[in-house]
Amino acid sequence: MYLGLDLGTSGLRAILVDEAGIVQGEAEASFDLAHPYPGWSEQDPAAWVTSCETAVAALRRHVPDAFARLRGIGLSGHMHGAILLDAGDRVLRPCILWNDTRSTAEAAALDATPGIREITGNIVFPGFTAPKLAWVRKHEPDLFEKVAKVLLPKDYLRLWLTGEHISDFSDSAGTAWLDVGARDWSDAALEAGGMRRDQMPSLVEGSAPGGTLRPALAEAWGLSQTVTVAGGAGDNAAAACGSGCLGEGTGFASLGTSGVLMAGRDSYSPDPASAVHSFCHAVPDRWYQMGVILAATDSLNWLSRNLGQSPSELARALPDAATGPSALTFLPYLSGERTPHNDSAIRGAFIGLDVSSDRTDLTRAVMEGVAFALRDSLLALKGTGARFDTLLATGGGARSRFWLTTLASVLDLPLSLPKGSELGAAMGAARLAICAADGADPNDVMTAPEAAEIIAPDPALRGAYEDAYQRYRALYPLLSGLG
Ligand SMILES: Nc1ncnc2c1ncn2[C@@H]1O[C@H](COP(=O)(O)OP(=O)(O)O)[C@@H](O)[C@H]1O
Ligand SMILES: O=C(CO)[C@@H](O)[C@H](O)COP(=O)(O)O
Repeated sequence: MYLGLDLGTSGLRAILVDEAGIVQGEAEASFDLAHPYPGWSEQDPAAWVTSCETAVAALRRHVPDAFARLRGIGLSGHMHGAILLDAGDRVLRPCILWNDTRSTAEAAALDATPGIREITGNIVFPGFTAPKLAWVRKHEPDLFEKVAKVLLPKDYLRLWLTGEHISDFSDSAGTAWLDVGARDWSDAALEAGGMRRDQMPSLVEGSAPGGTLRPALAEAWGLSQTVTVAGGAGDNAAAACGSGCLGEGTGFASLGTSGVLMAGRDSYSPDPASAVHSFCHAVPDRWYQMGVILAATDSLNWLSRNLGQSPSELARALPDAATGPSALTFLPYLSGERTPHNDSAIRGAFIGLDVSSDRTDLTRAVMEGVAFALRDSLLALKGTGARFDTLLATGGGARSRFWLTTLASVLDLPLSLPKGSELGAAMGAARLAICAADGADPNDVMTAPEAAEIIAPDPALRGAYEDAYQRYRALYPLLSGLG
C-alpha cells in the first residue's frame, strides 16, 4: 500500500492506493489561510502536521488492514512557501505562501540581477521563495540571522515524517534558487539574495527515495516494516503525475485555489519573457511549463464569504451547460496576477454591474473571468511551442458543470474529466511513492486516468466567447492604467 499526501492551500488530502494504483481509502482535513494585512497570505506549519495526523487516524479507522501494509509515502504540496527553521529545526515565523505579494519590491530587485532568468528559467515572481527571504532579511533582520534551513511546505511534512531536510527538483524549481536546466542549486542565484547552499535541503528526483518514516511514527501508526518516503513533488507536478501528463502533447487545466494550465515537455525550453513558468518535472529528464493565475476557486471563495453561501451552493444556482458570455465581466486579480501580466499590484474588478445584477450573475461572471484568465495562459503556453488537443480537468472547481463547460468553450478545447478528478495531486504523490519504494518505472506508473467524460466546446458559442475574451483582454491595460 502507498499513501499519497497532498498539502493543498485549503486542506490536506490523503489517499491510500494499492500496487495497481487503485484507491483503497481517502481522508481530508482542512486548515485556515490568514491574511493579516492586504497582500499577505500565511499559514501555521503546525496545522499541516495536525491535519496529517487527523487524516492518517481516519484512514487507520476506515481501512486498518490496508493501512497496516503501508510501504511508501509520497508528498505533494502547494509550492513556493517559505518555512524558516533555526538550528534546532524550530519554525521561526508563519509560512509565507505562494499567493503572498508583500515581497514585490524584493522580487523586482532579484529579477533585475544579471543572469538570474537564464539560470532559473523564470521571472522571479513575488510569490516565489527567494524574494520572501529577501523581504525577511530587510524587515525581520534578527529572525533572518537565525535561519539555518529553508524548507518548502511538503518538505516540512517530510521533516516531521523522517527527520530529514530533503526536497525534490520540481518543487525546488519554484524557489528562484535552482538552476532548472542543470537540476542543482545555483550558488549565483543563492548569493543574489544573501543565501547559502548549506541553508538548502539536499535534492532528489520526485520518483526517488527521499527519507524513511521515523521509527517512533511507524510504531505509533502500527507499522513494523520500513516505509520509504518519496522525493515527491510540487502540487502541479504531482497533479501531472496523477493525470498522466509527463511528455509533449499532454496537459491539464486545474481549478484549485490557483488556476493552472500545464503542459508536459520532453526538453527544457524556458521562456521567462512570457510569464510562463518552466520547472523540472517530478521524474528524471523531463520538465513542464505552466501558466498560473492566482485566484481561481479563491475568487469563488471570496464571493462565497461575502454572499454568505458556500461555493457549491453558489455553483448549484447555475445551469449545467455554458450559456454564452454574460454582460458582466470579472477580472480575477484579487491577489494580483502572474501569467501573463506579472503584476502583483493589479486588483480585481466587476465591469458592467447593473441594478438587476444578482448573486447568480456574479457567480457566473466569476467563473467566466477565471476561464478567460486561463485562456490568457493557454495563449502564453502556445507561444512557447506547447501543443495539446485535449486538456484534463482537475481541482475542486471541476465539481461545477457550468464552470467546466464554460472553460471548454472559452479555451475552445475538449476537457477530459477523469474519474476522481479531484485526486490528481494526491494520486500523483501516491504514484511517486510506488516508484520510490518499489523502483517502478515512472513511465509505466504515470498513465492517464480513465476519462469519466469528455466535455466538448460548444461550436455555437465560439464566436460570442471570442468577442467576450477580446473585451476581457482590453480591460487589463485600462485597469492598470488607473494606477
Ligand atoms: N461544487 C463546487 N463548484 C465549484 N467549486 C467548488 C465546488 N465545491 C468546492 N469548490 C471549490 O473547490 C475548492 C477546493 O479546490 P482544491 O482543488 O481542493 O483546492 P486547493 O488544492 O487549492 O486547496 C474550494 O475552496 C471551493 O472553492
Ligand atoms: O503557486 C502556484 C504554482 O506556481 C500554485 O499552483 C500553488 O502551488 C498552489 O496551488 P493550489 O493550492 O491552488 O493547488
